[in-house]
Amino acid sequence: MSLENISSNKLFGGWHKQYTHESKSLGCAMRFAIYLPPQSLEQPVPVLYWLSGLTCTDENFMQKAGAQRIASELGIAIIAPDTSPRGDNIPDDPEAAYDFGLGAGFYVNATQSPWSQHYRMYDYVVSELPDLIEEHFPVSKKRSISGHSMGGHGALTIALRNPDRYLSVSAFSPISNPMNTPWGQKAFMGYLGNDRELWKTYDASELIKTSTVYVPALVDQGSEDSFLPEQLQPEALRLSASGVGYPLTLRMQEGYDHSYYFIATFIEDHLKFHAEYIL
Ligand SMILES: N[C@@H](CCC(=O)N[C@@H](CSC=O)C(=O)NCC(=O)O)C(=O)O
Repeated sequence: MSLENISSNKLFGGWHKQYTHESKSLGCAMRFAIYLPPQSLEQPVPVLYWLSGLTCTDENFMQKAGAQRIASELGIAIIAPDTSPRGDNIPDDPEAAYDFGLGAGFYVNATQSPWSQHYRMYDYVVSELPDLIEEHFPVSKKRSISGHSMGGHGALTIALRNPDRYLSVSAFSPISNPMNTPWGQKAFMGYLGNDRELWKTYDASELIKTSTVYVPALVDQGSEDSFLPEQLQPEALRLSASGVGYPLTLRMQEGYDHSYYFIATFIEDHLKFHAEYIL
């Protein structure tokens, strides 16, 4: 698989780079960003995959979260993919709404027409992207995964479904119980149809109930997040986790909202949490 480098910037002794490539899973050209810490010049380093939220590209996290300083200290690479397939031939929400279609792939494999041809972000993140990263960059197979909001939902569900592939998982303000909240219901109905058993396979609060192999999990939620009451439902996740004794640390952070200011405040905690498992 070939990659085209489209940007390169040195920071904290390492490198932020953007690449494009043709994705087999998604049937379109995709862009991702990578931060390679200075340690990667000497030896393969572990990787944190970051999944962003609605409306984001590979750039939001890399430009706003301030993760590179601590990733450089710890020696962890970070990969930030886009949040959906992109391009003129990719279908979008008929009303161009921000919560479905372009920028809103929800990290599922769509089963419904016309979405199923390209909207296969689950396969892209779980298999195609790690294969590409591990073929082309000085990284080890030690992987963790994190994300925000829609990407927090993606990180949790992907780790819960693939406990053999990830050593730890964390999330900021995740959509914790998407099948019972409006963003999730719209996305699941559109991408997956009305099969609620299939919905459960992409819902962290459902998946956690039946998990048997545990990936350590950290979740941060801001108490002043405007999406908290209607869209996020962290209590459903907490209840499901406590029901099976799942190792979940869920922290309510007083006064914080849904933005990247919140993520920037606690990203160091998350990187150090992952470092305990991948270093
Ligand atoms: N109405 C807003 C909604 C978009 C938004 O808030 N997106 C969040 C993620 S929300 C859940 O997945 C985000 O990360 N935005 C990008 C950023 O850099 O802050 C809108 O249309 O903006």
